[in-house]
Amino acid sequence: MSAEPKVSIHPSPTSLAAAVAARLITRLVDVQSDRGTATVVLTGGSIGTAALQAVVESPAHTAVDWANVHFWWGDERFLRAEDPDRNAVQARSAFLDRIAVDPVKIHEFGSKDEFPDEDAAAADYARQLAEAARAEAEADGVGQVDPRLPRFDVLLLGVGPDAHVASLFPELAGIRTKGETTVGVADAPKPPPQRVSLTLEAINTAQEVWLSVSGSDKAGAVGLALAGAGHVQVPAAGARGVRKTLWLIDQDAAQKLPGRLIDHDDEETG
Ligand SMILES: O=C1O[C@H](COP(=O)(O)O)[C@@H](O)[C@H](O)[C@H]1O
Repeated sequence: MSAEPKVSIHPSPTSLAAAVAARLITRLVDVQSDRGTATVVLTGGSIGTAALQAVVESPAHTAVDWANVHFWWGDERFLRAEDPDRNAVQARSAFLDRIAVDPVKIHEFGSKDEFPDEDAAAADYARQLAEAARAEAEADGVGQVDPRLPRFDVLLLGVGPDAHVASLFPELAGIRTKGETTVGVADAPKPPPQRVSLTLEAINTAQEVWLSVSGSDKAGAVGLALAGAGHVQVPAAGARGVRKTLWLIDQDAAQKLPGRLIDHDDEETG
């Protein structure tokens, strides 16, 4: 089961980042009021990182019990642990180092300091995910979509100009991977070439998948994904949440949106 995409258009990258942040705070408060603990999957990239910064800057962020949020990542660049190009390093300085999180609940992908290659780091992340899923099932038996994965309450994604999501690039092996929750990527066209990523199957177990996109260089990718392109050619087209698939985009990224999806009277269309 997966949710049809809905689209929310914002005037600028700054208002987009603020909107993602406000929604994230609201979503986490809602989940925590139901279950106490919430799980979010973070993304790297420009808007993903700006949104995390906007969370910290929002006075409303204190409504979330951050010590009871688990953080995973959709992908990572396979680099040294403290390399500034790592998504986790960027998330730490924009966000995680500035709020009262529980370090035990921050689940970073392994780095070049710990693993010989991207495949080993991917296998380790799959093991960590499966262990968390087992613990979660024993603790409260929440309805998991896949027994190898914890319940992802919200999974954030950026989208590249080539329509890649996480580190799943058009036509490459990663986007075609089936039966695994994680994948090592040796040949990404965007530097660095070595990466680790959740697979599309794993992404699509999330309750809510939010794709945040800014800029006219990405308008083509957004247009193709929402026009129903195939996921091997246009990975972003395949990312869907179980109960919600939300595209949060700015006006520049909305330039090639299929006409049927443009409704300026409604906040969300789809
Ligand atoms: O390399 C990556 O790129 C995408 C998109 O980044 P952006 O800067 O173009 O917004 C990002 O979502 C992904 O996590 C990252 O590893």
